[in-house]
Amino acid sequence: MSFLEKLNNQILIADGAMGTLLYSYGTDCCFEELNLSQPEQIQNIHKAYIDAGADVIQTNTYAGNYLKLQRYGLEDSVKEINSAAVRNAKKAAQNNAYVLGTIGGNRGIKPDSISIEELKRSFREQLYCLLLEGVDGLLLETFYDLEELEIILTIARKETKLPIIAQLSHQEPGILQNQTPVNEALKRLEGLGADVIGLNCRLGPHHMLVTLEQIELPKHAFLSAYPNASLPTYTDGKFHYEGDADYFRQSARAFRNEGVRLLGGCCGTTPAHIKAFASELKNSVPVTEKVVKLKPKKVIVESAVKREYAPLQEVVKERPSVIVELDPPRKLDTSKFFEGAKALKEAGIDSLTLADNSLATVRISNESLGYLVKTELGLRPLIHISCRDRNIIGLQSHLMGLHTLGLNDVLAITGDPARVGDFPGASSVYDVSSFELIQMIKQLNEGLSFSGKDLGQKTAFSIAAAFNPNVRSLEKAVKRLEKKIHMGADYFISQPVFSEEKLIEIYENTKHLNAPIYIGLMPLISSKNAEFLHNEVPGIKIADSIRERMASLTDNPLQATREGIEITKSLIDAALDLFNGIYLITPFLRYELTAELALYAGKRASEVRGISYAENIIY
Ligand SMILES: Cc1cc2nc3c(=O)[nH]c(=O)nc-3n(C[C@H](O)[C@H](O)[C@H](O)COP(=O)(O)OP(=O)(O)OC[C@H]3O[C@@H](n4cnc5c(N)ncnc54)[C@H](O)[C@@H]3O)c2cc1C
Ligand code: MET
Ligand SMILES: [Zn+2]
Repeated sequence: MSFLEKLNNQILIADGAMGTLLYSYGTDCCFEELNLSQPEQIQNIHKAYIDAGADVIQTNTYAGNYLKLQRYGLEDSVKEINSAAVRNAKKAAQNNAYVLGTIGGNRGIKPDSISIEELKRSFREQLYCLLLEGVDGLLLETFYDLEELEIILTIARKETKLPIIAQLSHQEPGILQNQTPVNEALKRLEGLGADVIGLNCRLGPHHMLVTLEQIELPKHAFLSAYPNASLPTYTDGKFHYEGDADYFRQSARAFRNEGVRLLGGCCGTTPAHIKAFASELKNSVPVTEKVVKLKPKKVIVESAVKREYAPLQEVVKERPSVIVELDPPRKLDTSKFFEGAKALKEAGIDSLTLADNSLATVRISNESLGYLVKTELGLRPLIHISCRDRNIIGLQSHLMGLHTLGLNDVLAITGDPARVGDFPGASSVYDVSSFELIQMIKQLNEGLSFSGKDLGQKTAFSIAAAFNPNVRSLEKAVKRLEKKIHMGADYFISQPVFSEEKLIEIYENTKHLNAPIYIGLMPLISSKNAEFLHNEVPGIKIADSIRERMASLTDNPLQATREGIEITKSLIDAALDLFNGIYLITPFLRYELTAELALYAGKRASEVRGISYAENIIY
């Protein structure tokens, strides 16, 4: 009887993990390569599952595509590995078990990191190898990204009439990473011609059953489930799973009641788990009716933390606005920093921006100082967030913390790499770049984590992004701005600009953008300072005429600083003709310079735009 005919009449028991079993034996190499070098070991594992009661086994080919094999330099061995895997499984099955050719998903939490073309190419290659060697069906498993599974299922359905089992993985009961309800996703797979649809990996029986309770019985397909043994634990440098087999035995009937007809195990399961399933359900009759539990409606409420200030993108669209960067100190004494913040508040700035260990140099956390600036001075802090020091978990937890503290104004940046800073051996995390960080914050504003988890409440972040106009191709830089807007950036803050020509060039190239720009301006304090910035700091270029003006005052430091102020004032004049936003960068905690410039900018704004200066002082 064919595999599907069997499933039509009875529940079939599938096998359990191959990878975690090999790992638990201490195998530390490419598991798929063992099909070639250790065929007996692989055959013995298959046999152990058949002896435990499995009617269906899968080839040891979960990661047998070139995208994954290239980690081991085995990208040219796809054919040998997959063919050997089928031979091993068939030899172990001896026609007593169906053999499914397994193909695993590639995309994880960052779906775009592998292009669709690559996915298709790698899938086709593995698919043809498995089909050529002769399998009883295909098992497409562990797909976190629905789009990926839909694409390859469509290809597989065109290429073969063999049974296809299409299985998704999910982190949250009932819902996929991209927020598609699992019920709807499975219907889409059924619509694309999958014969068996279901779930595997990531969750154990408890959470998988919570999802299955929400799944209708498919009309033209059968349901499958391959739960993990448990969540993994990490001890003595190794992962292991603790779920015991008796727990599986107890959950077997619940899987049957939810309409599952193909029941196996994923990570952490062993022949003992499969034996437990088989002892309860082998040859049993599947259910043909079930009552679906309606999913409780998701309630995401607006932010419970109210915004105290209008978002800066709205402020700067309405009127001239000055924000000032005052970096957190490198040492523990904060008195000068707070003196500066106070002076800048008195100068009427709209926000104090606090860098996140800029130039990868350790400073006091900008979150702590930002909170004190807000609560003790009543000044709006703008917190820079770089992707260098925190992984995806750290970034989200940091953002949730900022939300809790009511720090809603953030600048999302990739960040200077660790090697430029004072701990060059430290790792630069970069789990995400500024683009994905912007997307992550936007998603939090919808009440969802980066993986789609419901947070029960929306954050209210206003998202700034960085603009570096000091590059060879301004056109390319503007393309990045367009992409940042597409990801969710509300406005931009630029690197410092040191010439009027550059200001005009920026204006001409960005006037089509639907997001305001704060133009960066930084007073030079000496010729040395100008030369250092020009020659040594990435992204900063200073016009020759300005460097010459500063160089002519090398012997007169006070006059040089005044000259720096005058240069910046004329740049403020030029900038205000074209832009509403001015972003002043304080050099060396010399806040008296940026306070003077902020006052000047406010005065010029009132002269040029007829807006009274008092209106600019909003606190
Ligand atoms: C307003 C502002 C504030 C900043 N604050 C901080 C801070 O607090 N902490 C910190 O560590 N760094 C900070 N930086 C520095 C910033 O992280 C780096 O300068 C970064 O390379 C540019 O901004 P981003 O991080 O958003 O880069 P992205 O736009 O995300 O660029 C990422 C990568 O692409 C490269 N790239 C960017 N534009 C181009 C282009 N046109 N052509 C080719 N390659 C390009 C970059 O060099 C970088 O490697 C700040 C920069 C600005 C403008
Ligand atoms: N079926 C695969 C194995 O047992 C695992 C898929 S989920 C990582 O190795
Ligand atoms: Zn798994």
